Amino acid sequence: MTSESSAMLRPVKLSPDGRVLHLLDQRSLPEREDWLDLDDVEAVAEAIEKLAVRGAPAIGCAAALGLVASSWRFSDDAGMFRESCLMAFERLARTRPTAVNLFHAIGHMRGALVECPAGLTVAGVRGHLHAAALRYVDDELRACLTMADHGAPLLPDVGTVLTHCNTGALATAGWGTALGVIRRAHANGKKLRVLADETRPVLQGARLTAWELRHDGIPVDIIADNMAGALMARGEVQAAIVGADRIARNGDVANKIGTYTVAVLCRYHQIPFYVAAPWSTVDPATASGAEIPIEERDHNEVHLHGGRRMTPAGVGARNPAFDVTPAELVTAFITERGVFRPATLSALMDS
Ligand SMILES: CSC[C@H]1O[C@H](OP(=O)(O)O)[C@H](O)[C@@H]1O
Repeated sequence: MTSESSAMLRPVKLSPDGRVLHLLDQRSLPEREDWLDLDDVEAVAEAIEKLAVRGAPAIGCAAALGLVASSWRFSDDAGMFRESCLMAFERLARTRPTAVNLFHAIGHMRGALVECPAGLTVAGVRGHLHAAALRYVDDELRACLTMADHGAPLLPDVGTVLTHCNTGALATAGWGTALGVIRRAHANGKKLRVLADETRPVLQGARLTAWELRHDGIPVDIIADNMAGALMARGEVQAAIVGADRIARNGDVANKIGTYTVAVLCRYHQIPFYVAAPWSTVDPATASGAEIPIEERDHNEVHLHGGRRMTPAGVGARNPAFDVTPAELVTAFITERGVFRPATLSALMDS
């Protein structure tokens, strides 16, 4: 880790000339900090599919910046250049189905392409796309910093906060969503410990959240995903805060598998359950959680642990990467536009 804390880490970056996308390869963490330098849409798509970059806002940023880096390989003929951009959008849209941020980012870039002033050279169009991608990433970072200000007062002055998966700088343009709220609360002097669900099968909590919090000097204990209920029953959890990959019109939330379990346990134990997400995760076009596509990932993510098969040959596995938490189980949504009860958030989507 460079001298700066992980809070200000930017896991998805574009070279100043726009020709190379730099991705911190999250598959190597916490043992190694390996960076990928990508300049081809297929390589960017595969990095998203293989979770080299992951986290709803981060994959949106990777798609936007990756389009710019890839575009230097496209034709200098204006018509063919635009066609290549559209094909790149289609390829990136096929990477992962659940996080709406990916499609929000692609829509932003498609809009920039359409709004390009007529008569621009390919270099001019590419420059327009470059500026649009940088604006997108900066807006996402600003959203994380602003939602942290809104959310921090909700956390206890002293206590333990449970979180699930990784929602930090690694999952975003920087700072984080749910973990960003925890960061701001800690910086404001709250005496918090974090309980981080390891989050099987990819271990985003054990590998990534722990890595970020250790670098920030925020106390963290890793727990297996099946321990949360017992610790809540002992009164050892004062709040839970998670991220989101898509928030439907009625306030249902798609997030990492296991989030629904945490939400039900919180309701049973009367523990506040917060969802922190930028507005780019809100999806009015999806009516409810039942319509959110849930990614089913490679079953070997369940069979293998550290590259070693843990299960007998010949047995099957299921691997839904996300689940849906009904809006009624959410205490409040924390966004850059403010803190909202589920019903209020839905009404805002109608406005
Ligand atoms: C800041 S939201 C991150 C969100 O994305 C994660 O999923 P994945 O690691 O598979 O991309 C998880 O759902 C997090 O809550």
